[in-house]
Amino acid sequence: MTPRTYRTSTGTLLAHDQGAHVTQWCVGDSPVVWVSAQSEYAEGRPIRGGVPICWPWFGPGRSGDMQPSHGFARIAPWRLVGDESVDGESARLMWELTDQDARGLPGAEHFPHAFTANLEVVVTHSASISLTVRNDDTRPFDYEAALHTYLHVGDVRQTRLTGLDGAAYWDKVTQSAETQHGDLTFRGETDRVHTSDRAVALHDPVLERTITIDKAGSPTTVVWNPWADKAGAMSDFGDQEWTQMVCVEAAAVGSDAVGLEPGGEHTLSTMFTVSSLDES
Ligand SMILES: O=P(O)(O)OC[C@H]1O[C@H](O)[C@H](O)[C@@H](O)[C@@H]1O
Repeated sequence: MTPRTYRTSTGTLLAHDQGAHVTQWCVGDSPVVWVSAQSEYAEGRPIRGGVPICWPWFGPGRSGDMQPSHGFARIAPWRLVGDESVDGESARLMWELTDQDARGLPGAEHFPHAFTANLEVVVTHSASISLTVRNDDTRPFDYEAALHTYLHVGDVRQTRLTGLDGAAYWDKVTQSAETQHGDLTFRGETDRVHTSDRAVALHDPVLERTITIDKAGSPTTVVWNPWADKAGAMSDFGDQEWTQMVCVEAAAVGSDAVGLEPGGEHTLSTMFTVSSLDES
């Protein structure tokens, strides 16, 4: 699979049509998005890193037994639509996926509805990614969604995520309901589904930068790092790579899944801005 490559005055964007998947975004020469050196780039296989689109379910779904993990959108053949607009300072791309495109994909039979999904990426000095889903059916449907962004960090054990203080979360590692107190720091395997629609910021003293993550249409923020053992067990994850990534995902999952009436649409979006380290 060959990526589409766009260079602007502020950086570089790489994206694959499979999954409408941003696989790299660099500001200048510095990668903001992380992708594993071990990732497969094979038809029908998820890419490990970048910004996978999880849809119409997240992980094993609300029933706990859905396959493939994170739904079929991330392995689907999205179509680039409209004009790619690339000028000196910005790049804008839009992909589309309908129920017709998804027909026959593994798991598509579990979502038997007429839909149109669009994924828009706009890169300037910041990067924004928006997933809009429209219900083209005659009956209501609901779905889970996540923009499963893998962010590049110097050392996850030294990074700090602010903006979730007071948020309730489901801890998938300990299988318990918790509340975040203060900043989120990383001390072991982390897999948390926070009920929060607020912006967060990832402070990275090693790379001396802060990545601000704004979002809209997203009542859930998922934070994930597999840590050493889980990463070691994954064939598409280098043994030491877990130290250099963390996923901060704008999502709408579980009881915050999106419900759409016929003709209705919803947009889930996230925006990343990089600045020099903000110690606050
Ligand atoms: O291995 P994948 O299917 O890409 O999932 C990777 C991870 O995605 C999310 O962050 C989930 O919360 C995790 O439970 C899951 O392990």
